[in-house]
Parts: sequence; C-alpha cells; structure tokens
Amino acid sequence: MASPAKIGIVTISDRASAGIYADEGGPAILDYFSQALTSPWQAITRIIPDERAGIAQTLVELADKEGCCLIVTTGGTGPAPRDVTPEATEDVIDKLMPGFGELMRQVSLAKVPTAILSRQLAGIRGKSLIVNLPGRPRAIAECLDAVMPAIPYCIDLIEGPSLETDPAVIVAFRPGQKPKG
Ligand SMILES: Nc1ncnc2c1ncn2[C@@H]1O[C@H](COP(=O)(O)OP(=O)(O)OP(=O)(O)O)[C@@H](O)[C@H]1O
Ligand SMILES: Nc1nc2c(c(=O)[nH]1)N[C@H]1C(S)=C(S)[C@@H](COP(=O)(O)O)O[C@H]1N2
Repeated sequence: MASPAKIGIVTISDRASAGIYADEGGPAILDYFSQALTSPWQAITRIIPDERAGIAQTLVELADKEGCCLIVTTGGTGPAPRDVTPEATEDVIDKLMPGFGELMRQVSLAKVPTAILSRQLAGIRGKSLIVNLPGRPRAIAECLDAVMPAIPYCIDLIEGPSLETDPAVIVAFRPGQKPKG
C-alpha cells in the first residue's frame, strides 16, 4: 500500500511558539484536512517564531527531508515589522503560484476589509506546494475552502501523491475527470 501523503502544518507566531497563548491555527488546519481528505495522510506539525531564517529552514526541512507534498503555514503575512512569512517562503520556492494569494484575498475581502493587509502567497519547492494562510484562526477555513478544489490537481502536476477528498466537504477539480459525488 502507498505510504500516506505527508502534509506540513506550520504555525508561525511569536506568542504561540513561546506558549503565551495556545496555538489554535495548527489544530484548525489539522481539523480541516481531517474532514476534507479521504486518502491516507499524515500531519507533520511545527510551531515556530516569526524569524525569516527559521521559517525558511523549517519549510526546507518539511519539503526536502520529510517529503511533504503540501505545506500550509499560518501567521506572519501582514505588514507588521515581524511579519516575514511571505519573504521566507519566497526564499525557498522555485516557482511562485500567484493565483492562490489572489483568490484567497478576494474571498477574504468579502468577510473582512483588512484582508488586503495579508501578503499571503503560495509556491512550489521541488515536489511540495507551500501555501501561506493568515494568522487569525477563522481565516483558515475561509482561505482553504477557496483554494482546496485546485490543490489535489496541483499536487498531481508536481508528481506528488494523489489526494482524494470527501465531495460532501470539498470537490477536488481535475480537468478531464468527472467530479466525484
Ligand atoms: N496560532 C495562533 N493561535 C491563536 N490565535 C492566533 C494565532 N496566530 C495568530 N492569532 C491571532 O491572530 C492575530 C493576528 O495574527 P498575527 O500573525 O498577525 O500575530 P501577531 O499579532 O504578529 O502575534 P504573534 O506572532 O505573537 O501571534 C493575533 O494577534 C492573535 O490574536
Ligand atoms: N480570511 C481572512 N483573511 C484575513 C483575515 C481574516 O480574519 N480572515 N485577517 C486579516 C488581517 S486583520 C491581517 S492583519 C492580515 C495578516 O494577518 P497575519 O499577519 O496574521 O498573517 O490577514 C488578513 N486576512
């Protein structure tokens, strides 16, 4: 049987990483994929501070050493001096995928006018898709609902494992295939 797809979940927060508040972002992402995915998968989680080099190093470790096909970060996408997640992501990706950030900001704007403050982006490193989400835990489902339909096909294209979804939760779109459900 194929080994489970590895998904990296990275909380980037000075306070959550210091234990000043409990991390709600990582568990929200875990919960999202637990509901959305029907194919075998395994989470690899990290909680780290807003430090550019440390974020880049974590992304490289999850992509290259752990072999995560998908890495989702939460936090550090805004304009504050310590918000450096997009810079750290750009440091390690080979290809920028601008549509992800554009779509997530567009759907988020319908919820909150400050969505324009998020510089969240996505990109490809080798066989990993890296997607930034804002830090507010409620932003996680808002953003993932928008981009998740395209993620399994994106991972097919970068020669990763086939992610299957529960169509009652999210319908994965693969061109040339009839949507399941
Ligand atoms: N992992 C998390 N768990 C719970 N709440 C969070 C988390 N990350 C962020 N938040 C909430 O969302 C807000 C905005 O997130 P942002 O990433 O800008 O954090 P911040 O204000 O820079 O502080 P920090 O890095 O210490 O979380 C935070 O002020 C906090 O209320
Ligand atoms: N969907 C969604 N997007 C959102 C938000 C939100 O609540 N929901 N918060 C915004 C706010 S207030 C900020 S400051 C930016 C950056 O957040 P971050 O620094 O926590 O990543 O994300 C924005 N995007």
